[in-house]
Amino acid sequence: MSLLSISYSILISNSLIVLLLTTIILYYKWSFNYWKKKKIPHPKPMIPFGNLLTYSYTLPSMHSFLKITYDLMKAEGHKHCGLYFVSRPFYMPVNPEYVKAILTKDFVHFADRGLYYDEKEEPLGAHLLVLEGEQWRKMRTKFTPTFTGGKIKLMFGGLMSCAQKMLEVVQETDVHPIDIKEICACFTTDVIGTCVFGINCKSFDESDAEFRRHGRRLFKMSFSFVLKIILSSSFRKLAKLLQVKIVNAEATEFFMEVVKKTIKYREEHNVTRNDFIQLLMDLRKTDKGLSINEIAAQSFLFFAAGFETSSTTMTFCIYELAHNQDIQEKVRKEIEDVLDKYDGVLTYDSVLEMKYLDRVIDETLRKHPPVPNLPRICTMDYKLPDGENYIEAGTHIFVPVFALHRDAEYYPDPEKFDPERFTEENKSKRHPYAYLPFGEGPRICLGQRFGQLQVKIGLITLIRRYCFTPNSNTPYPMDYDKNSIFLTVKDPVWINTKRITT
Ligand code: HEM
Repeated sequence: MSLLSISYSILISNSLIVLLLTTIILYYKWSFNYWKKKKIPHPKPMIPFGNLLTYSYTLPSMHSFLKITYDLMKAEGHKHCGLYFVSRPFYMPVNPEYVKAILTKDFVHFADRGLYYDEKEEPLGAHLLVLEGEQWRKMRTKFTPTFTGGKIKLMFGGLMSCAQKMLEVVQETDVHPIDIKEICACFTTDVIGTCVFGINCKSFDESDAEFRRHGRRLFKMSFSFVLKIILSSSFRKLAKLLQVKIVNAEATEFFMEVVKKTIKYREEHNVTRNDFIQLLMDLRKTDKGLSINEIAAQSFLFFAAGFETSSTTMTFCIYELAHNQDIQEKVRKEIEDVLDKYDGVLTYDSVLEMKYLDRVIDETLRKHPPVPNLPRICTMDYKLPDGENYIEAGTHIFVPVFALHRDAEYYPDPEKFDPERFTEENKSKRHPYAYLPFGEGPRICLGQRFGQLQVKIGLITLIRRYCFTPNSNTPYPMDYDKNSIFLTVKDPVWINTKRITT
């Protein structure tokens, strides 16, 4: 090759690089004009990550990124703001009235979460959490009766036997300290196994029990997994074209098999039990349109949505009680006082009487909401409550739950663990949309009552018998897992336990 042709090729490739870079820069400049044109306040974006690196040189966790933005926007007097994730515009309400409009008042514009799913490629992925429009509404109507107080009460026995197993394990090992995160994870896995699938998961007996293993795998968050969720939800058509899968293939096969085998066995042997699968099977008798895939997908969601959230709530609660001995003593005294009236036996009704415990759990969920942001997508152009600005159909939204829960205007001294924030009097003084651990509006958590009951039973069982204190290896404040979409802890949570002998 002659010198001339080499220089010629270098010139062409350099020109192409310059052209490509110019196109990228122009594309970003055009994209970054979006919120400015809409006259919606926003932090200054930067190429190539938009706002993601506005406050630090490393990619932050989603909840801390939204909290910093929320605090800045609120300090500047804004009620809402726009954001850029890479080049994609996102909207975030700051004022609770705007949050209320999105979640409840103007729900018709925001009925969907905008999360990616592909029913054909991944039947287990088409569950209530991601379903949209009419398909979601029909499914929600079908499944709502499954979660009534009466139906949940029937599962009390199953919950109690899991709690008893947990207590035996803590008593047997009697190791000091214990990893409370692992104990709570095994307990909630057993609960979901028993109450959803009617199966004894043996999470405590076998270190590699299948349900526990799949639970670990499903929630083992990595940066690439979170990025996959964000990108596939932002570019849904492309994700469908590329047949992106969210649920781990082995977990899909496992849950499908469990559901199919359970249904087949019960139908063939005429077995009925007090669990969710039974309720879904009963539903199938009246609703012939309900397919096995649909049942499997919802059961899978009950596992996915119920396991990590309830397990981390219990973990955070024990962790806070270990650091707040006066509160721990007070809640233990209430448990004993109430149970004295029931001859020391824990019953469904006795649980409902424990009002201070309710406040302790409410405060745990305030300080450490397991779901720190609520995603929504605008499905029809929407005029904002200020009457001036619009959000366009297709805009992704994040309701910043964690930031609202740590806002000193609603919760003075927000880092302090203080259950008194949840007395009826104090609650009535606060905007109701400043507290959203279970979300709000028609898409509020369907399993709230069941989740609260299992957390309460687990906590009562442990607090009655054990006194908890912090271990020197327990960090305070808590280090959250940066890679998780849930608010959760990455490492074991070591807590010292002392058996109560009375
Ligand atoms: C302490 C425990 C729990 C917490 C903190 C929690 C929190 C949440 C949150 C924040 C949402 C989204 C709500 C929204 O977008 O407005 C949600 C949705 C959901 N949760 Fe829970 N959850 C818990 C336990 C459970 C359990 C045990 C189950 C089932 C057994 C469950 C089933 C669901 C379902 C089915 C949805 C989707 C509802 C829909 O889109 O229609 N959750 N949960």
